[in-house]
Amino acid sequence: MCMQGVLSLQKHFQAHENDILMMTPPKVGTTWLKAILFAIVNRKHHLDLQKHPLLTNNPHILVPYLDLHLYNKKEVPDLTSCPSPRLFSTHLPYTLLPTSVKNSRCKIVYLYRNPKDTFGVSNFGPYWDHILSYWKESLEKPQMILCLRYEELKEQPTAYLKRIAEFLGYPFSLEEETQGMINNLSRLCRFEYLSKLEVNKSGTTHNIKNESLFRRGEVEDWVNYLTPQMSEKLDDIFKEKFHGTGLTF
Ligand SMILES: Nc1ncnc2c1ncn2[C@@H]1O[C@H](COP(=O)(O)OS(=O)(=O)O)[C@@H](OP(=O)(O)O)[C@H]1O
Repeated sequence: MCMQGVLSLQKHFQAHENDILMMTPPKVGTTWLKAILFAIVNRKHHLDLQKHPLLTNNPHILVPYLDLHLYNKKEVPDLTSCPSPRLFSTHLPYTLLPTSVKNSRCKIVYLYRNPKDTFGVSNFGPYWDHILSYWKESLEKPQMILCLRYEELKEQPTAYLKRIAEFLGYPFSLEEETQGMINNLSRLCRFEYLSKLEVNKSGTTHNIKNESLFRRGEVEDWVNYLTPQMSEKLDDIFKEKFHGTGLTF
């Protein structure tokens, strides 16, 4: 984690009441959630899905990271001209968020995933502390923080799109529902669709190859990488860390 960027963010970022923030540990489906939130919030501006910005822009361009990429520079970014509602993303744990976010009424969507499918070195602290920091806050402030699990989203994308839209204060109307809008947006954001677009197969975003953001997008792909012993050891650690919290994977 770049502490300079984090400190600068904490000092300068002023949350707006209608900001929408999405928080994720790395590799849990950030790219997917960015696509979903952008599609939900901006749907009235992009009714023609053949011309949707997701067809020509990687989701990380449409929903910028707050911390590293904006605040790492010497100058503090000017966010005043960002269209409203502002959509931002960060990998920071709750404890490191700017006070202006914690004190505001802006909505936070948090996504997590079976740790065995994200197994790797993270710059954002231990995985369990990250999840627990948001999980605990979401229990206290359910109207402000919505915690979602990648596996649930994958199983019922349309139902979750509807739920996310309601949580954000952008519910789908009956008319939109009957016209198949939720299904259409859900399909637009699917791994199978986004990963085949030229914009996501080539090029880089923030020095990361776009194609690496779309690896396999499957639940329990860890079985192809971890031995049963490794898996059991991790299960034991997670049982201990999440004991009594109600969190399961
Ligand atoms: N649309 C969509 N639907 C479902 N899953 C998706 C989607 N887009 C990306 N992915 C999968 O998300 C994993 C990458 O995680 P992140 O996007 O959080 O990576 S990053 O932190 O932004 O680098 C990575 O998971 P794995 O393939 O299991 O490694 C991606 O394949």
